[in-house]
Amino acid sequence: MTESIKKKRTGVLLVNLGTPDSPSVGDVRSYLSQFLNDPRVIDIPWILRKILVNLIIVPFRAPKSAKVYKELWTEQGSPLIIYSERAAQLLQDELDPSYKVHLAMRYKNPSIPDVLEEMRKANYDRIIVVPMFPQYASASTGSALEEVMRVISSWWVIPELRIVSQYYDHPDYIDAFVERGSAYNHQEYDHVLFSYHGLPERQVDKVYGEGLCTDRDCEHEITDENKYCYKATCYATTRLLAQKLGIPEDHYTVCFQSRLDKKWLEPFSDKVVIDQAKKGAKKLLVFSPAFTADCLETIIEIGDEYQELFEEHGGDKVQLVESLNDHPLWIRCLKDLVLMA
Ligand SMILES: C=CC1=C(C)c2cc3[nH]c(cc4nc(cc5[nH]c(cc1n2)c(C)c5CCC(=O)O)C(CCC(=O)O)=C4C)c(C)c3C=C
Ligand SMILES: [Fe+2]
Ligand SMILES: [Fe+2]
Repeated sequence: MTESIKKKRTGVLLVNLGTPDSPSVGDVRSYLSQFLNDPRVIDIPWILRKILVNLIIVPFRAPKSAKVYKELWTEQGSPLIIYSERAAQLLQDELDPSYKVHLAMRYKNPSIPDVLEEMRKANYDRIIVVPMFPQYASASTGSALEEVMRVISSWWVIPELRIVSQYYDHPDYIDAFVERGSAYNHQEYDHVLFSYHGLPERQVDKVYGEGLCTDRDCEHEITDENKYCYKATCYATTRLLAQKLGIPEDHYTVCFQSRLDKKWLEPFSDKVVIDQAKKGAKKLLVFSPAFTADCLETIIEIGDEYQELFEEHGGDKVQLVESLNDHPLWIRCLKDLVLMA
């Protein structure tokens, strides 16, 4: 092979959010502390963040979250890691040997600095970074990419670098969730929820130079102005899914879960679950398209907590649609993102 047609050796870095090292209170405390001290996650002045996170949220939340993580934990570990590792391995199997797939977590392990150090030593011609978050949010994608760039910017040799920042409308991502959803007949459910991870409204507004998200029509259209607005991309993903699944507009609701305080994106998923039960709904089908791997937010929050809430208010069944995990179309989506980067 001549030098000119030699394939570029490419390191692919998949990044997911991360999970505690174990469900012990100490490890959950350490995870929450790293996560919530991130200025892209709790975006308030440094001193207020230190007081709020280290003296209030983490001490109170860690023991409660640890209990929940104990319920979630399997013999192999946390589902988020297990599914992300599986996806990374399947992607590796799909790519030719000039590509090497690595997996890192934004918080805890395997950490971005440790994995990037392995990648630095491998001396790749180029590195492609693919966050496992289809919709851009500064608290997820932005934070992962900032950390990657922080580490790489200190290297003496900086290889060719490609970054994927979002893919909320990628046809394979959409079709993967459509296939997951097709395992259930939505007509047998009283209502369908598309429940996305929540965000403070303030963080959503920050993607705009001027004005607020509520000044725009983010629930109905994507434009050059709002294409990085998390709310706009969540609604865009939903429109594509609902259209392909044939779910009429009056049969579904877009909602946002896991809020830390009141000024987060609305409607809140738990309130929608209660309202549906009060209206007499007995069966709900819930998609959670912001998560590409099942995790605490899907398995416990939707699968267990919303189930309990729904029953308490007269409903019967909250059916969670499994996340993408190791779905072949999800792997095809990742492959396409890598090849097109
Ligand atoms: C879509 C991706 C995510 C965004 C955006 C996001 C923003 C965000 N999250 C918190 C607070 C918490 N999130 C927690 C868990 C969690 N969050 C995501 C993804 C996004 N978060 C995932 C995949 C998970 C599950 C991790 C797992 O181990 O399974 C938690 C920890 C759990 C708990 O104690 O309840 C917190 C806390 C904020 C504040 C935020 C944006 C401002
Ligand atoms: Fe979160
Ligand atoms: Fe918006």
